[in-house]
Amino acid sequence: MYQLAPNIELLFTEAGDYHDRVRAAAAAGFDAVEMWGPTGADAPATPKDLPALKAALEETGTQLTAQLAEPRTQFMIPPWDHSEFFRKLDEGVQIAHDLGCPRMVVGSGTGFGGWKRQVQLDKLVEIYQKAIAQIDGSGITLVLEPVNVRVDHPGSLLDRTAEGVYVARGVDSPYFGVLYDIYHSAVEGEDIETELTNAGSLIKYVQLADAPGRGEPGTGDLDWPATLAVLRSSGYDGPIGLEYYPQAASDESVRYIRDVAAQA
Ligand SMILES: O=C(O)C(=O)CO
Repeated sequence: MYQLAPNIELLFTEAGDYHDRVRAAAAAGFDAVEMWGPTGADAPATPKDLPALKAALEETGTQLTAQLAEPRTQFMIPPWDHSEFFRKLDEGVQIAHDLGCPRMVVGSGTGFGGWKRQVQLDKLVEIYQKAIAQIDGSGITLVLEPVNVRVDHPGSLLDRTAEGVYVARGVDSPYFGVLYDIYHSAVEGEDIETELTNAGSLIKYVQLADAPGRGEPGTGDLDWPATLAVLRSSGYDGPIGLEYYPQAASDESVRYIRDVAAQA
């Protein structure tokens, strides 16, 4: 049985503010949620009401499993000047601590100015070794997310799971791993079993959506019982973020994947 964490940017939006989405997720029987950064999908320029969010998490006993190291622009490391990224990293860690969140999601950005791919991957290793040193002692794990470039993130550097694994091996820290997003991987045409076997214990968080379309499981082509069985046999037993754009009402959209996850 996997712990599922609805993404409150995309699910339970019917409830209103982020803190009410936490309450709605808890009322629907979830004990975990995930979110993007201190700003969110609703109003990218406006900070979330973090005290209200914290109160809702505590009142309902809900675990925040992951947050993006935002603002969202910082999920994308700029090509040249990385100082803003490192500054935001400290802010993100502070927020994660306040909200009791153990993981922060980080990305590659669009790469580093036309160098050979291998050089750019090694640059990512260097940046994240520095990031891990900077947040040493915080207890927060950074999870690096390869994202698909075919549909959602054209121009991003890191689109292959195996390259995320390469970077994680290079960073070589128990507080650094890969976020394996089943949707992004499927859109990239990857074979889940091959990727998970290669990644082993470096997968430190998982998200899902069906493909194509990025809706809830059951709206696309993926075989969910088989997919979660492969995930289970890879050894991953952590939470799974439900990061999809629901096509049905939120509480209906979760039904099928909950059934599958309960048996996985
Ligand atoms: O922005 C995206 O597509 C993500 O998957 C973030 O987690």
